[in-house]
Amino acid sequence: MLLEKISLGLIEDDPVMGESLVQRLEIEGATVEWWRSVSAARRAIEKGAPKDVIICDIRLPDGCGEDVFIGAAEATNPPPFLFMTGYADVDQAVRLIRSGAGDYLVKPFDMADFLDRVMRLIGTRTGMQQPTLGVSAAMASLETLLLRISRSSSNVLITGETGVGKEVCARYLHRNSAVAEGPFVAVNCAAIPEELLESELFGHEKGAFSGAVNRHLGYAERAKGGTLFLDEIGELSPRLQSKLLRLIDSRTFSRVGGEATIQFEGRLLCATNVDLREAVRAGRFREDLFYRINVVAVEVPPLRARPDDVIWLAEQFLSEMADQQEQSPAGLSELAARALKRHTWPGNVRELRNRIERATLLALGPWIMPGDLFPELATAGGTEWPQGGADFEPLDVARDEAERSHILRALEATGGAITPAARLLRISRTTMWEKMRRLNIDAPETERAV
Ligand SMILES: Nc1ncnc2c1ncn2[C@@H]1O[C@H](COP(=O)(O)OP(=O)(O)OP(=O)(O)O)[C@@H](O)[C@H]1O
Repeated sequence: MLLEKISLGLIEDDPVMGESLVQRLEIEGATVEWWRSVSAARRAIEKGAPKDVIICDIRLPDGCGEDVFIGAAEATNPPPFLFMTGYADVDQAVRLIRSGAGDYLVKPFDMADFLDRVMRLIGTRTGMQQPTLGVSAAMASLETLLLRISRSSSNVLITGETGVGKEVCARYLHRNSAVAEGPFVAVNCAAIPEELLESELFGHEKGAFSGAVNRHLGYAERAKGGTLFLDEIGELSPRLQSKLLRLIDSRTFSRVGGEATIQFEGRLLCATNVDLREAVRAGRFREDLFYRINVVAVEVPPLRARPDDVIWLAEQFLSEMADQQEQSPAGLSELAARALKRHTWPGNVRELRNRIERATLLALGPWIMPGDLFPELATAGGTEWPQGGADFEPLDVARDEAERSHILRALEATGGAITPAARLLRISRTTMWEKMRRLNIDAPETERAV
């Protein structure tokens, strides 16, 4: 349960709304005290046991939720408030946040969003839910989703570009699941040659093939009581796809060269960075297997889609590397942080980690500088570009192009007459001529004669 051992206060006068929130929060394991007015809430907060979060309506029959917040804020270590507001009161809610309230939601809201925000506020108060995967809104809700599905035993398919952190998410799910004490067995299906993969996955009996001198337990067997994580699942051959289908359907498998039926006693998580639906359409991946592994779908967004995570992740990697090295830079310079934010991260988090690792080893000064992170940009003459860099125009070329087309537009608007066009552009006629010469814009015949 997401909110086990959490104590919440709810201030809400609407009986239907109040009832449904209390019910939902209690399903998640929270203890909820519900007050229907400002005065009831004030009395209870003054006397009662401290709450982890107070969820508060703004308009109440005997006053305003703000009054409860102001009263509570005078106590030491006040709880964060999550205000629920209608559109008309958004300004007030924003003002309350600025004065330290916590968060607000606009009604009507989605229950998942509501729970997400409650969890985040609990995290800030108790330190229990420190972000693990990232600080962006996208990763915060991914964390909540993973926590929720970690309680079930459904098969999960994690998708996302290479290096986004699919395995990190799978480990997070495992750590929070009922089988957390068991092993986490990760298999990269693309890294093992096809002829070996079957016996690596399912094991083999002694004498199953030449070289099989002993019985060998495969990953499926070693994942007993834990999680079997199959990465790059799209790479499985048709033969292994059908063996995996059997493992899922009957929860059994056999070792290569063996007759015995062995129970699969783990949880299955799969990941892919290719479009499996497309692979199904192209006949490369079994449709029935796709639906079996994809009971719950989790998509990890690319790093460029969650820029808020970049500096947070960089700081994590820096402190991890500082722990491993005797001497390491003091941190990221402001310029380096800016360069990190500008980069588009085609290699996602893996690329970020590699760049930070290299920079901590190679930085000569006390602070990491942009050139330590992107040495390819610092090479003489700038002949080496980051990936995709060759398609980028230098700024001065882009600026000239923009200027040229804007001048042409002005000339078109004035039927080619230069003086009125210069006036439209708020520049002198001389500057206009200079620019036209530099930007290779032909003057209309009539104007040339002038
Ligand atoms: N949220 C995160 N926090 C810390 N490290 C991360 C995070 N996401 C990814 N990483 C790091 O980035 C690297 C790549 O992560 P991971 O192997 O999980 O990616 P992946 O999506 O499974 O990659 P692939 O598609 O190549 O299998 C690893 O070094 C991992 O530790």
